[in-house]
Amino acid sequence: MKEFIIAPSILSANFARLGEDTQKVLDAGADVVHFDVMDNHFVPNLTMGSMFCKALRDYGITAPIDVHLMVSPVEDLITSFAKAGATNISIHPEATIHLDRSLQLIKDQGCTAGIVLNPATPLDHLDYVMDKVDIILLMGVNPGFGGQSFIPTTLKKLQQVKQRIVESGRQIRLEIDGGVKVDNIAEIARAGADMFVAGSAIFGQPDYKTVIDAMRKELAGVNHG
Ligand SMILES: O=C(CO)[C@H](O)[C@H](O)COP(=O)(O)O
Repeated sequence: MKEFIIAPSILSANFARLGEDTQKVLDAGADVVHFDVMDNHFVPNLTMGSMFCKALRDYGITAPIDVHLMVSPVEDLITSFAKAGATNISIHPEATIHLDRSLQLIKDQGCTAGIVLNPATPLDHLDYVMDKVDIILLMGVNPGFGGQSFIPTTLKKLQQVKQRIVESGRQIRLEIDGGVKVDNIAEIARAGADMFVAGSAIFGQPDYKTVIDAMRKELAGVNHG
């Protein structure tokens, strides 16, 4: 398992040139494409459906696509995103009545499965699904928009989830999404995160490689336990 993964959120990419901009950020050194799906119901914003994911695959994007479903209900979209070329699909426990079944559906569709916890969502949701998840994604902001500030209490939550992952004995990625920047990525990594979603910090700069290199430089000083 690669030590640290950088996953730019294409929520902040140039939507008019999505294929080109996605390839550009991968060429700049990103590992994974983070793909935010919002329905203006579960969260107050509206973004991309599965046809955008398929369009990226058709364009020639071969990197893993990490789909974050901020939608309710989730099950129909799990199936359509799996068919459209998603690698991982992550869902919020509040968005499904049957969390275990929805996670199993993701696996049955041939994808890895993630659970996403909002800043105020308790860790109890992890209790009976640790054996079904490949990724635990903690939101560092309230979902819906890029460009928000990282909520500091997320650091303690990361430490608590990291402890649970260690105790589970499973290889589960601890992903963080929201407010990740060059100047806080090391602190977030020290709290336990090993997969970093960053939207505005990367796409807001003209040279993506400079930002990604700076993030990797910060991470190089962190001992990933
Ligand atoms: O899921 C998201 C918002 O719901 C975005 O991925 C997240 O906010 C990343 O954007 P930024 O790095 O600009 O904070």
